[in-house]
Amino acid sequence: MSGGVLRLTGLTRVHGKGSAPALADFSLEVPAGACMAILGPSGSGKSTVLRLTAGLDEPTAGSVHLDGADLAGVLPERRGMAMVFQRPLLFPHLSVRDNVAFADRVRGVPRRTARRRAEEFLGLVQLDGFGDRPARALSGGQEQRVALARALAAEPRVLLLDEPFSALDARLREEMHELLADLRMRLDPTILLVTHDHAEAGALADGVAVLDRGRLLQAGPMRELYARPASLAVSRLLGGRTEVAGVVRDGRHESPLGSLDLPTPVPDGPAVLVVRHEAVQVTTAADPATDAVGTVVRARRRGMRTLVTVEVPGDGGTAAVDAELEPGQEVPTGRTVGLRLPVEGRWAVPVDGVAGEPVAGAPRA
Ligand SMILES: Nc1ncnc2c1ncn2[C@@H]1O[C@H](COP(=O)(O)OP(=O)(O)OP(=O)(O)O)[C@@H](O)[C@H]1O
Repeated sequence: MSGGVLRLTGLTRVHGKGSAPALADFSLEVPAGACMAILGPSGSGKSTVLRLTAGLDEPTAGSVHLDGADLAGVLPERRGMAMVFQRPLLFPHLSVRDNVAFADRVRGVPRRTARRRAEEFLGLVQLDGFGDRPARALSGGQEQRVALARALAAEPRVLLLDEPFSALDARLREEMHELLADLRMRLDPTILLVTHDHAEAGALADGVAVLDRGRLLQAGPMRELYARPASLAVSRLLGGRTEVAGVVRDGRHESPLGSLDLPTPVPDGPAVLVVRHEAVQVTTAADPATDAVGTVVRARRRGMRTLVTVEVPGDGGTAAVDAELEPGQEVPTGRTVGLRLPVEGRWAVPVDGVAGEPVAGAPRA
């Protein structure tokens, strides 16, 4: 099995006359063997992208190409794709083995061969020995592994994953992430992964396409979108927390935090400084390398780490900066601290007065 090149061009889906499009003019190219995440809030059109790609729904406009071939009018089962949904949709009365063998049986593969192949794919998802069990006797995590094995048994060139791990608890989800990474190394399918969890997208995907209200806001490598979001909406959907209003003049952002240089040039004008909380270092007020001095006003635990909010008074107001402390680092509220804001962790999003809307000429991936 090896992945194909998936090209979506101008995909649009309007459900009813006069209603806002579920998806509008969506274009994306996914290289062979790459995993692209589609990230967005509920109702933003993520599942619509998958359904149109799979042929489960017809686009109002636009096209789907796989390895250069236009798939218009091609039935879902003939597209070389397989889909895994949030709920595994197994046949409860069939054995695990026969659930996985189902696609082969439908294709006319003899029962014995189909069952042997099913066992191979059950092995790949680490369910050796589960073949005889009825599907209804599985845990949620096991069911999702069977659904994955069934999808892989169809030897798809493109694997479509629609929030496949979101119903699982945190530990199982992490196990499934490891399994998927392992499967990618062995089988190399092209993957479109729908998720509303930026951490999941970061853990699994090479690239991400961010959707909001049916429109593509930005697409590109994960790291690039974290470092250079084109709008506040993208920054927020990727978990960005710090936003400091100001203005860019001569390549520097000016705000209550002072005049800060930026990693690459941004057009002059009103712009919001965004700083990833992972990049900020909290030091002492006396630290000579500090970029700003402020007071810790809030601290909350997130797993092993603590996230603090530091208020920095400056010209024209106060800026609030979130920072993730080093493991084991403790800073009580009320303390005056220094902040280092590494230049690679800064970015300025030009705004035209409407929060989240990029202006013409704003950098895009
Ligand atoms: N069959 C349909 N008829 C009418 N509207 C629909 C239909 N299917 C989807 N929509 C609308 O299209 C928009 C996009 O839906 P879609 O399921 O693609 O969103 P999503 O991003 O996958 O959401 P979620 O994360 O909640 O699953 C939504 O506003 C939805 O209500």
